[in-house]
Amino acid sequence: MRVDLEAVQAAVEAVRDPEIGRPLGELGMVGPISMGRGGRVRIQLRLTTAACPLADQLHAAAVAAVRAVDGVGRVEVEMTTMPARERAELAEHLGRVATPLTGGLESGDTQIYAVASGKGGVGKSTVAANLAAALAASGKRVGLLDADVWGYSIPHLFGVRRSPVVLGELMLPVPAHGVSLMSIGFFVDEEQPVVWRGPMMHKAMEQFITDTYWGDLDALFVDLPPGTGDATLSLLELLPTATLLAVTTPQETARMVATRVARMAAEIGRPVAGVIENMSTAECAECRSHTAIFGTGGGARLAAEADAPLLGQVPLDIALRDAADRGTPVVVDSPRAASALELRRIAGSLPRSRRSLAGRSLPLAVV
Ligand SMILES: Nc1ncnc2c1ncn2[C@@H]1O[C@H](COP(=O)(O)OP(=O)(O)OP(=O)(O)O)[C@@H](O)[C@H]1O
Repeated sequence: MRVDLEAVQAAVEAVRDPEIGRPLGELGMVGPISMGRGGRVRIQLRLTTAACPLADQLHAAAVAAVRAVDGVGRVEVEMTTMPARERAELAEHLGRVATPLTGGLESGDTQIYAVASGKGGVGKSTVAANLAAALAASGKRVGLLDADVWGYSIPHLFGVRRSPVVLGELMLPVPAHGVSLMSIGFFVDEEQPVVWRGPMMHKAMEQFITDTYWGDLDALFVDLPPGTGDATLSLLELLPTATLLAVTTPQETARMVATRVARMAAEIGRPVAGVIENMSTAECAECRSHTAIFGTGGGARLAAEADAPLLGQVPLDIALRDAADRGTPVVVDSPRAASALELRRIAGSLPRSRRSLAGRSLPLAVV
């Protein structure tokens, strides 16, 4: 049986680059294809960089796509690297097809969720990471920007230990557990503190938003720094259509500082759209009991003060902490764990901001 060369070409060109999320054909990543006897096919893939971290994944996806064509037997893949000129052209093309603030995120249908907390340690990053992973697991295209510059933890929570690929002026987010990630943590030594002052951090965040190829996302989560400082304010300025989610524990002291976030948000005209209470009760699977280690009611009180819905109460759960320490969000690692069930439920009922024809945010609607 003769193999249809055009069908092979179409199959390999339709494979999506796992990092960029667009078809290889559009990205100019498919080289010459040749046929041999007995259905043998040889394809060439042109990687953006010789050290492409996802080369194996790409190889496997291309082989599977070509094998699915009628009559194809053995598939050989030659991996080469694009010359500098083609890389520059590709970067230019990507810059044109989706630049976050000017094209993709801001005017498109991307929901941007800025996750805030009054103080550190209440589980803001954990909640942001798990909501992102839960939405991605439900088939959505999701990004997560770690804007907690001085206390970044997203690379650790997703078990990522590599830098993003840089293409011309664009950085490609690092994919992990279905989520496209960007974090200052990808660029610095994990144990070194980031000693930046406000203007530097503002510049870095601007770059992470505009010089990152986020692609066409359904949702972007932004893990804000804790508190109501300059960093939080300037990030909210950079993301005028972001929907604010506030995380607190049930404890009165945590609720009190979280109230400051709600007040700040109201003052700048960006009210909190939803409250998530974390570490609500401690789950003991063996003894089948719940203990309110941090008390009760903080989430509900904050929601009432902020005039926002209480979106959920995530229990204090060893499964969550254990999965986080191993670099996997609990919604992926143990989706039936009590914390994962609640986080998945919250992810499915996040408020969506509606846009007017002028691109402005309209009042929120829970869908
Ligand atoms: N529901 C939970 N059950 C068990 N452990 C949790 C839970 N939520 C968070 N943790 C643990 O609490 C610690 C703090 O969480 P996390 O880093 O997400 O807080 P944060 O509010 O983002 O802090 P910071 O802003 O200071 O970075 C982590 O060790 C995390 O694994």
